[in-house]
Amino acid sequence: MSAAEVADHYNNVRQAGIQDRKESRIFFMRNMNNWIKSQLINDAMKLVNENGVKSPVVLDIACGKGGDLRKWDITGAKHVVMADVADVSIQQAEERYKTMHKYPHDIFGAQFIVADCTKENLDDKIEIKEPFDLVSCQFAMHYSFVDEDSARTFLKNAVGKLKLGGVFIGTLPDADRIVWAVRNGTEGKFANDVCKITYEKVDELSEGNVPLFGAKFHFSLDEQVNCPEFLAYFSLVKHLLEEHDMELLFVHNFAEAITNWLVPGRRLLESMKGLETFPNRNLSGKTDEEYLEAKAKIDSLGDNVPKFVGTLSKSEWEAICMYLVFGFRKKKTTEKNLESEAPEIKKVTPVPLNEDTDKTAEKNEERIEEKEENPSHC
Ligand SMILES: C[S@@+](CC[C@H](N)C(=O)[O-])C[C@H]1O[C@@H](n2cnc3c(N)ncnc32)[C@H](O)[C@@H]1O
Repeated sequence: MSAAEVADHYNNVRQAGIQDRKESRIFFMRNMNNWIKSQLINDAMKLVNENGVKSPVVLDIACGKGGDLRKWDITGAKHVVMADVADVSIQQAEERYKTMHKYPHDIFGAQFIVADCTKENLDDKIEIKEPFDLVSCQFAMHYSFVDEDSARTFLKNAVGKLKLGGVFIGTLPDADRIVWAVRNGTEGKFANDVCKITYEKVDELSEGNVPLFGAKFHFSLDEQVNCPEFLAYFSLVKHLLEEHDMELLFVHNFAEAITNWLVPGRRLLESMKGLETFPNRNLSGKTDEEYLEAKAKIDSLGDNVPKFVGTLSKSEWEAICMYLVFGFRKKKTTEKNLESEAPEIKKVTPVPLNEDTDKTAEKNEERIEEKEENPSHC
């Protein structure tokens, strides 16, 4: 699978209309993914602010159609470089940027670059001379793990121009979790109502045989045609990034990240419609098994409490648990690295609805208009 084929795939992904997205079986999961990115960027900005930077220079590497442009606006970015191998996606990102309400006044500067970040030197194309304060790579880095050279080039492009103390954040499939799922499935396949994961070479799945690079799998969500992806073991990602003086700040499976962000990010999660109300007459999952946790939560609620919870169907939750979030920082000194802990998969936590709004919600969250036209996972 060459980067050109990846580009071809993403260039041809149809832009779903608002109505299509609302009717999608994974409507809430997509919104949840989008909320996770918002929370991650929010946390990264706190670290960037600690460096004394209020208006960061940002690189959004493998930015797709620019689904995070609004988030960059909210961070108060000074300049954002958006790079992707898919030219049509970059064109759409640039068009979106131009329709943003403040354009061309009072909005961050931006550069849109078409580049295969596994082969080309991005630095040759970047116009701004300042180093980056923040780099974001959402749902994309693993494509570069097709082979070692590609992964190394991609990571160099990602963090090579990051300033000392600068932050690198991202999301990617959790290789351990995926291998676990396909090993426990049938003939290298894991499937539920919303996602299907197939590991291509089943004989590689025996203990110790999954290669570090080129471990190809197919991940299809909501029956969308997918393009092949590659496992990126987090310990390997960490190792490769350490060669660029990057130190690990955190890594969490999505389940763990959601639990951590539920209190500070609850208001935003509700406004972004990241949870489905249970019970309701038009649930996206069609069997009782999809909502056993939510049902148990409802049954445990005392009297005089509204009998509604916010939840995700079991299948969406299983799919979301296939991903992790991470944050690294370029070392300022020779501080000792923080060690990553093995991510533990928690159960879906249904959230009682109609309670007082969380007071600690970030003021930025109120400003997000949830009209995102391209929520991830794309
Ligand atoms: C799942 S999409 C994520 C898009 C965006 N980051 C988001 O969160 O919505 C993966 C993106 O990675 C891009 N990509 C894959 N391989 C790439 C490469 N070699 N160089 C640059 N971009 C690449 C694809 O074109 C696609 O836009």
